[in-house]
Amino acid sequence: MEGLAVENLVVKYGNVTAVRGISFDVKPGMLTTLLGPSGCGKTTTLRCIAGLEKADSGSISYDDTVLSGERQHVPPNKRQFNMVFQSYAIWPHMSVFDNVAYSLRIRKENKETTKEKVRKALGTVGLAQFEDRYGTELSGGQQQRVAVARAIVSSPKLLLFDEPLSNLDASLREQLRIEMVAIQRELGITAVYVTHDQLEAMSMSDEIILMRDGVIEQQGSPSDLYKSPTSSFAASFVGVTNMLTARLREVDSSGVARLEGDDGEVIYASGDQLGGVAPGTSVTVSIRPHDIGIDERLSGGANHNRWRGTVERALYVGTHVDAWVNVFSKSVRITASPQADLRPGSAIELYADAANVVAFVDKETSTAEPSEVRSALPNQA
Ligand SMILES: Nc1ncnc2c1ncn2[C@@H]1O[C@H](COP(=O)(O)OP(=O)(O)OP(=O)(O)O)[C@@H](O)[C@H]1O
Repeated sequence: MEGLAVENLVVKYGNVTAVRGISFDVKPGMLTTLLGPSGCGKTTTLRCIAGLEKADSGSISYDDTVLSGERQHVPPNKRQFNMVFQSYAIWPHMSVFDNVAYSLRIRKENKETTKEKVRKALGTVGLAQFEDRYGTELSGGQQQRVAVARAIVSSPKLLLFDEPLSNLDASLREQLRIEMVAIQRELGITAVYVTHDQLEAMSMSDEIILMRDGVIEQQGSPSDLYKSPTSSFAASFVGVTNMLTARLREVDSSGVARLEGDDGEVIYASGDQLGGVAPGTSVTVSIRPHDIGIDERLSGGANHNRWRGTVERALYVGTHVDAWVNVFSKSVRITASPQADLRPGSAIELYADAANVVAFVDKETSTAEPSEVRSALPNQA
């Protein structure tokens, strides 16, 4: 297989098992993100790929060559992988040029080729004018660009990013997010990116591997994870959602599931994840706030769900209004247009197509409190 293959990777630190037998592939030219909360094993996995950490079992291969295996451990400097760290890790006493040229000089690349490659890498990250500056004379964003130039200058097989934007302020983070993806796409470099920031993962990745407690919770494209979460953890980690509990009544021949909520209300949902699930089974329902319409004419589609409710509160945030509506004794979050008239206490009708209402049998359903709407409550927003 071309690209990176991680198989049954297990990593233990004393009696802590940080990674519990995960497997995944990274196809050539793709940017794959390991996403998850603190302590879920992302960095440990990345460090194993880099060769900085030894696995207890499992294997890591690139283009069918085993790099880490039962009797094999190719050292980091022999893997042709480069890493960009959160801390930039550039040498302050060296010029930008020397920082980027370092690995080429170690490899005894000739002077002219070194100059050409360093200048090209600095041009790619937008620092062509900065080659004589020292590390201490650069902003955080510029230092991270140097780190990226240093990582790409030797044309590695794989680029590894360990939370590279975490130390930057929000606007710089957004700018560098765009730049890094553009560089990765332009060079066609295969990349593995670690972050706990779902927005970063969603906007940058071809593929997201969502991790939790050392295992893979769900894997797929950003839109797969957003539109079709398979657990309440995935639904709430990637984006804002309304989650409620219900029971399956039936899935009709067109694939629409009829559910009964905790207050006896009927909810129509997509039956995509309910094949083979017995009627009466407890399911979790996830509905994104922007998939709930308040104007029947504008909401289009089938509008299987029509619920009457009362506006509890509305927060104007410029681009839209975040509002909470009491429906069947639950507080449901919606996203409405800034023009919407959503005075607290006013009656309102909500519409949602079954196709946008995701239902799944959740690992955590048994621990969920009845009539609970999680994740979208204002104090958690
Ligand atoms: N050197 C170590 N010694 C002991 N335990 C460790 C070590 N490194 C990591 N761990 C533990 O392994 C688990 C996974 O850690 P890891 O750093 O891979 O998680 P992470 O998802 O990258 O978290 P973060 O986003 O906070 O960096 C955690 O429980 C952590 O405490």
